[in-house]
Amino acid sequence: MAVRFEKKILSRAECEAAVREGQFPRPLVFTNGVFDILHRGHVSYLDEAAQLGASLIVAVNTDASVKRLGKGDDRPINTQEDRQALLAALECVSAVTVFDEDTPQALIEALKPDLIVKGGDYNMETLPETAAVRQWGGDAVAIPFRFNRSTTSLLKKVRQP
Ligand SMILES: Nc1ncnc2c1ncn2[C@@H]1O[C@H](COP(=O)(O)OP(=O)(O)OP(=O)(O)O)[C@@H](O)[C@H]1O
Ligand SMILES: O=P(O)(O)O[C@@H]1O[C@H]([C@H](O)CO)[C@@H](O)[C@H](O)[C@@H]1O
Repeated sequence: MAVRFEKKILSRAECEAAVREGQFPRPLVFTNGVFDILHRGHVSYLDEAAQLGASLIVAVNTDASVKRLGKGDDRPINTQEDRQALLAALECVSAVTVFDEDTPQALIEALKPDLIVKGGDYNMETLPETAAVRQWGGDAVAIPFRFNRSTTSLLKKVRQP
């Protein structure tokens, strides 16, 4: 018996090929992040993001990429494989993949999503990927927080003596 959501986890090459072959109904929504310890803020914004289109692809930073982000020497807590699995298990997520760069720009240019989404902690106008997606007529949206959660605050709570 297979774990059904595992088939949603695609390598970058598999994901790019699947999009090229039209396997994901459009409008295609794309989001990205570290998603180190999944929380209610993450899953809420992901479900809202999915409702903005017909498919939702989530790209997570590789462990090496996270290390360069400066979120903390001990980060990520969860490996890229585990972070991908938690996201793939979400009903609203169509596919999960990874990117190793500092930003998802190259992956976004390869997938050409119709909409890129972040949570409300971002101002999309400041992101280079916003200009990129608009070049092919797409758009960029930040979804306001419904729940004030963060991986960092959860880790702080767990580590309290
Ligand atoms: N409370 C929240 N509500 C909605 N979206 C969120 C929330 N926190 C983060 N996001 C979004 O989730 C995605 C992943 O962000 P990230 O993994 O940095 O979460 P985080 O909890 O802020 O983690 P960290 O504390 O390590 O920075 C991003 O698109 C971010 O905008
Ligand atoms: O989980 P985070 O910190 O929201 O993820 C980062 O998002 C950045 C954002 O998309 C602006 O480009 C991205 O550059 C970075 O690689 C992380 O995914």
